[in-house]
Amino acid sequence: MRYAAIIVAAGRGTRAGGALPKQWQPIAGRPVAAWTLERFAGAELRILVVHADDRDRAAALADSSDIRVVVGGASRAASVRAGLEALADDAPDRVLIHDVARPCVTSTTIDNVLMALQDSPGAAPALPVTDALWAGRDGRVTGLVPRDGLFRAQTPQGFHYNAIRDAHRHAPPEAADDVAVALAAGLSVAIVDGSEDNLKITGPADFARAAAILERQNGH
Ligand SMILES: Nc1ccn([C@@H]2O[C@H](COP(=O)(O)OP(=O)(O)OP(=O)(O)O)[C@@H](O)[C@H]2O)c(=O)n1
Ligand SMILES: C[C@](O)(CO)[C@H](O)COP(=O)(O)O
Repeated sequence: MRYAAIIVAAGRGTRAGGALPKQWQPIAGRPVAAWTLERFAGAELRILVVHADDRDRAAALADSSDIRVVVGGASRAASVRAGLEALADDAPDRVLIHDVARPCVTSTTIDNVLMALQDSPGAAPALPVTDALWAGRDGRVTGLVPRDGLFRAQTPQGFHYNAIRDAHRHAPPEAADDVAVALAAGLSVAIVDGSEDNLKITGPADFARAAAILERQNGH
């Protein structure tokens, strides 16, 4: 089954800070984006979606003929759509859409998504919420929120390519993830096991967390 990977990397990493957007900052000796790209080396084609200002940085990482650099958009959804349209002329059967900011994703998670796509038009990894949930305002708890049936979504979010391409063509630009786009188009999405290692580098403290996970995963 042919699958392509779209790695969305056109964000500016505002919450993470630093001299460069987070995806270009080094962890465990390499740029974040290099680690993430490597995790999807099993894909037939990898589309790296970047900000126009980062094309040169991305080209330096595109050291293989199966990596294509595409310019993204002003929202994550717009960047995903740019990646999907880049695949339209030679459509894959399946597509996995992944945040560049999640460099610690494992082959187990990727394989779980691919396997679930044998029986579902969509599949994505998630973790059940295990902490109590509160509502709060001005530093005070204002209520309790039931956690039953709630999950913390991760990526890669995988789909039958034609279905998600069509869904994104009609999606609102503010969709937080691709599962939201899929559900809006009436697609069924299976939940597969996520991993606490599959963190998204969001704030400054996440770089060290991700580096420690990568070093453990690589036996250092
Ligand atoms: N216009 C955008 C915005 C986000 N992303 C990507 O979507 C993923 C998840 O977004 P987030 O973690 O919020 O990254 P940033 O938008 O860069 O972070 P911030 O909100 O702190 O600026 C990231 O891999 C990011 O590069 C993208 O490709 N295009
Ligand atoms: C796509 C995502 O990683 C799933 O948890 C998340 O929605 C990205 O959120 P962000 O605010 O764009 O980082």
